[in-house]
Amino acid sequence: MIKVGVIGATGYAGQQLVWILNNHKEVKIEFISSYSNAGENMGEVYANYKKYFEKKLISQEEAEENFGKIDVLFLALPHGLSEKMTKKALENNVKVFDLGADFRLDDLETYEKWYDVKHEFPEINQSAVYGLPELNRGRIKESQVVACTGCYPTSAILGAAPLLKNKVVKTDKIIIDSKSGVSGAGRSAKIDTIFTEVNENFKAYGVLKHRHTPEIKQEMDKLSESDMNVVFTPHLLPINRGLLSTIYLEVNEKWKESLTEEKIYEIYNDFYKNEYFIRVTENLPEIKNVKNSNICEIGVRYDSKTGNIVVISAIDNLIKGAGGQAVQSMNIMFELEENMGLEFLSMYI
Ligand SMILES: NC(=O)C1=CN([C@@H]2O[C@H](COP(=O)(O)OP(=O)(O)OC[C@H]3O[C@@H](n4cnc5c(N)ncnc54)[C@H](OP(=O)(O)O)[C@@H]3O)[C@@H](O)[C@H]2O)C=CC1
Ligand SMILES: CC(=O)N[C@@H](CCC(=O)OP(=O)(O)O)C(=O)O
Repeated sequence: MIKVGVIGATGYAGQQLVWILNNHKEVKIEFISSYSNAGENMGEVYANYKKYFEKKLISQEEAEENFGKIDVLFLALPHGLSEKMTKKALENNVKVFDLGADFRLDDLETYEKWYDVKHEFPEINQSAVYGLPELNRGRIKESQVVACTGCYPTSAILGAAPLLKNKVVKTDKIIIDSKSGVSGAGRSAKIDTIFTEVNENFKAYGVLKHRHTPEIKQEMDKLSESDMNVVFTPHLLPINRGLLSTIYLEVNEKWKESLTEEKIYEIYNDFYKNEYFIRVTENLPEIKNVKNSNICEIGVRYDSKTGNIVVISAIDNLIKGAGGQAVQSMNIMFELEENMGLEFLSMYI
């Protein structure tokens, strides 16, 4: 059994992760930890856990005392708070899966600029592996620290990867227009996410300055082997969970003569042919098709007259965008079936 601890278990991402881990047949949860609810049972914080998982939440200090008992530590904390915990975990020979952004950016100057936090452990950052299983499986297997991909970047990068890797599109501008359910903003109270602000509303936010822009660019640059110009605009949807990205690209001169929509589908189907969690679909992806699952659904349309390609990519932000993807990476690292513990029902409505 893999012995795990979860810090930040009471956040939206953390509680989803704990549910998945508790149903994983090769995992034993040694401890769960909370900042403001230490001493309470998980079922007291989230009533859906009552009867099924009544473990007591411990403080971060107690959690640290228990690092010797675990093989794996999951961190689901606000950004900037995972660095020190990761350092301590590594000193105890514990593998770390960070759901936050502390180790996602290769370049620390970029990280410090976009997150306004000084990185204290550059050497850990250097050794951390970007946790997008479909693109980085080999490195995840060998790593000590997995920097799990952010929710918006998961949908954007998976959506565009086949076209970028095969150098089918121009890279001077890619537009990613994404919409997320409100759970993406976490559980802590903020005016922007109260019912009356979100209900019957739809708005863009973080325009041209959202912190996921450099993360998306970093991985797209690697795929396309170029210096990409990424325009990323997130929007807040009046739903609890789910995230859909619409990605606008343009075919390049080399491919313009020969490209058809059928060919694009051939490229996608080939690129993702061995991927359990990617569903390339002729229908346009919808959030209801992926909600409560670890699936990323991708559909494409192409207009040969203008050369415009539109890719739609949908995920559940709390599962493929957070807890599910982290467990997928853990399964890879421990050489388990990649879908172990992740074969949930997808509830269409
Ligand atoms: N929500 C999502 O869709 C996704 C989230 N993530 C990432 O996961 C991480 C957690 O996000 P999310 O669950 O949404 O956020 P929440 O605000 O819902 O949860 C934050 C968690 O961190 C704990 N916490 C808050 N402040 C502190 C502190 N000062 N010291 C220690 N612990 C603290 C909270 O504890 P307590 O509840 O006890 O106060 C809670 O467990 C973030 O890095 C986020 O970017 C990644 C992908 C998707
Ligand atoms: C709707 C909403 O507010 N979403 C969050 C991003 C979700 C998230 O948790 O960020 P990571 O994927 O980097 O961990 C935001 O825009 O900041």
